Amino acid sequence: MRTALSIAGSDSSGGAGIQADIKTMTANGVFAMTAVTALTAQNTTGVSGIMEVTPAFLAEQLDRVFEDIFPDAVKIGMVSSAALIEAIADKLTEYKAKNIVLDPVMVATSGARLISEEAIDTLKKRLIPLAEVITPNIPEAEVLAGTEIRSADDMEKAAEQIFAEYGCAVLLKGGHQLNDANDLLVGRGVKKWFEGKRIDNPNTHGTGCTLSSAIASNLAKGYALDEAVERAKRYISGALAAMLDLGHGSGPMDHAFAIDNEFTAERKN
Ligand SMILES: Nc1ncnc2c1ncn2[C@@H]1O[C@H](COP(=O)(O)OP(=O)(O)O)[C@@H](O)[C@H]1O
Ligand SMILES: Cc1ncc(COP(=O)(O)OP(=O)(O)O)c(N)n1
Repeated sequence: MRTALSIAGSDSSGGAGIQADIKTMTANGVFAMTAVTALTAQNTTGVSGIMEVTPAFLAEQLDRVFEDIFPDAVKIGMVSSAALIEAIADKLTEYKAKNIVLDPVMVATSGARLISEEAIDTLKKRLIPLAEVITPNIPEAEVLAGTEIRSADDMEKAAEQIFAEYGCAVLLKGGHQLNDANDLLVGRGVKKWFEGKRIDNPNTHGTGCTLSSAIASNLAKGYALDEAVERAKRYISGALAAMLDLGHGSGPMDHAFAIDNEFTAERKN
């Protein structure tokens, strides 16, 4: 069975973070492992508290995973401090981790800041260059490219600039901000739009986590990057279209829709 590792924060409400990653990887027929960066106390209406693990304990979790079951892909989500980012970069380099998908999580849709200002610099210098692909939304891409994004044209310029500067492929997500759900992939020899029909569902908690862990699952299964993204887009569209409605705010998606369908069917031994 193919395996994937999620390095991310825990979301007590189960819609985003580590919990979304485990659900997504499992529904995609991949064995999920985790290294927790922080506990968050949150629900569908917001984040009330964050408790980070120590960098040494994060490194210890990574050691135990890599020395035993080497992951076929790694997804990185919420990492709130520079010291934690350093610990991850050191370990991923030491173990020569492959198929790294980095979601540069900065601010939750509910408005909570999930990374410190100073850590963004370390993310740029240490972690982004290790990634096969990064998956910023528009505000995150604006921070990475240092430009405003107001149109599809702006998305193309920003994605090309990020690819040129950091050397990793970029999937720039149009999702929350522009009217359609079209995402743009720019990488070595590839520039491709992935068109998504906007689904009229206010419950989008964890969409970024789900998309990035679906991409990591597909890379773990051996798909090329553009096919991995195509399949991940289909997965998230299905999870949104299932129209789960839980909680008092922006609720989570339904991963059960994928059980016994094309995503799990391809489990490889
Ligand atoms: N209402 C929606 N309908 C269809 N796809 C969506 C919708 N909202 C987000 N997406 C898709 O979900 C994925 C995650 O994007 P986004 O929600 O922008 O991430 P983030 O949670 O990081 O802000 C992208 O592929 C985006 O196009
Ligand atoms: C623990 C944790 N990690 C990440 C997020 C943000 O999730 P994401 O899917 O990027 O976006 P929204 O859920 O905010 O749409 C989180 N909330 N918690």
